Amino acid sequence: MVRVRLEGIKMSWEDFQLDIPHLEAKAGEFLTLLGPSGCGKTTTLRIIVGFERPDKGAVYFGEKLMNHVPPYERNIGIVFQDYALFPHMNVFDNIAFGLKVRKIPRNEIEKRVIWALELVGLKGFEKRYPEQLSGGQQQRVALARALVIEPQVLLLDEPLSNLDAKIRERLRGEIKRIQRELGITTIYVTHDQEEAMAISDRIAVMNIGKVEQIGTPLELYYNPNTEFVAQFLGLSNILELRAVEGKVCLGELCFNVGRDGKVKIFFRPESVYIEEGKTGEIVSYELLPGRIRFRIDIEGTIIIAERFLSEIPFSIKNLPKRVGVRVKQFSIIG
Ligand SMILES: Nc1ncnc2c1ncn2[C@@H]1O[C@H](COP(=O)(O)OP(=O)(O)OP(=O)(O)O)[C@@H](O)[C@H]1O
Repeated sequence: MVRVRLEGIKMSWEDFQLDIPHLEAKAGEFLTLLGPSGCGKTTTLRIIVGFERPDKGAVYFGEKLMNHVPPYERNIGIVFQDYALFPHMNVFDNIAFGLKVRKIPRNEIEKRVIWALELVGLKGFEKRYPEQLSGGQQQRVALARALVIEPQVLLLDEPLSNLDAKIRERLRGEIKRIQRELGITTIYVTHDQEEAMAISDRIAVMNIGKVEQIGTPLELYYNPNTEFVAQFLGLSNILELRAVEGKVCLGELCFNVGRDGKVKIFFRPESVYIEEGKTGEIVSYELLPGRIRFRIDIEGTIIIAERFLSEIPFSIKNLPKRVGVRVKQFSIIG
């Protein structure tokens, strides 16, 4: 297990600057780089691999400076979005490739390939060719190939993007299980917030070449530092209000903020509770599987509330025009 650390990284092209003063994946940690297309996730991975040389800054594995270590000597397992298997080689040879290059003895190769195949649930598939495998199976082979060299770091760049939703969910669970089992330091790139929340120990949210916030999925979800992080991780309510004597109110809906002046109150739709009362007017609602999402107008501001159907004190067929609104968990942005 090794800690991966980036210090003072700067890299720029004509229309893009990557600027990461400090970022680290702790030893054995599953760290995800999450952000929209073009924010610099892949570039960051490429710097860690050594495919890209930053204009400034350093990459460390543990205490070892890696800047001048070539990619093939960094002992990294990589899985890409497009599997990148060798089409003319069967599954065994695809997985064995990295070991052959390293001149590992034949019987040792066989042992390790079988171990890797079992790890990814593909024992018995040794003789198949990539074209005889589903996308999900091909990605399992790619994962086995990355792990068979016993890398000190595992990097995955959008590995599930080409797969359909059901397989994506299953495979992400397996990636997590394998990562835990091996305790390997893992850096995962995705633009899918649900995937990031499900799989990561910590998430670094990136935006336009910078890390906006890093934290556990729950820290980021309920205590975002910026509006961007709030919105990127899911539906958000953000109210800009003026606090007087430590309190801000939107109509009857009040928050104790312990300071005065302008504040940005943030809360998730599921932190909003609906009860009998007159706080706001239901403008519209939407049925989701097992849940209901309301848009409620309070003094001209729309609040989104989401509850399980069993939690609201009235029947859907007989919704009142006005309801009481309470917010159980909120934070202040900025
Ligand atoms: N070799 C290069 N030359 C010039 N610009 C580049 C190069 N590589 C990347 N970029 C630019 O750097 C920016 C970040 O790209 P990067 O691939 O790291 O983003 P990303 O967050 O991984 O996006 P995506 O999710 O779309 O892959 C983009 O604006 C891209 O056009």
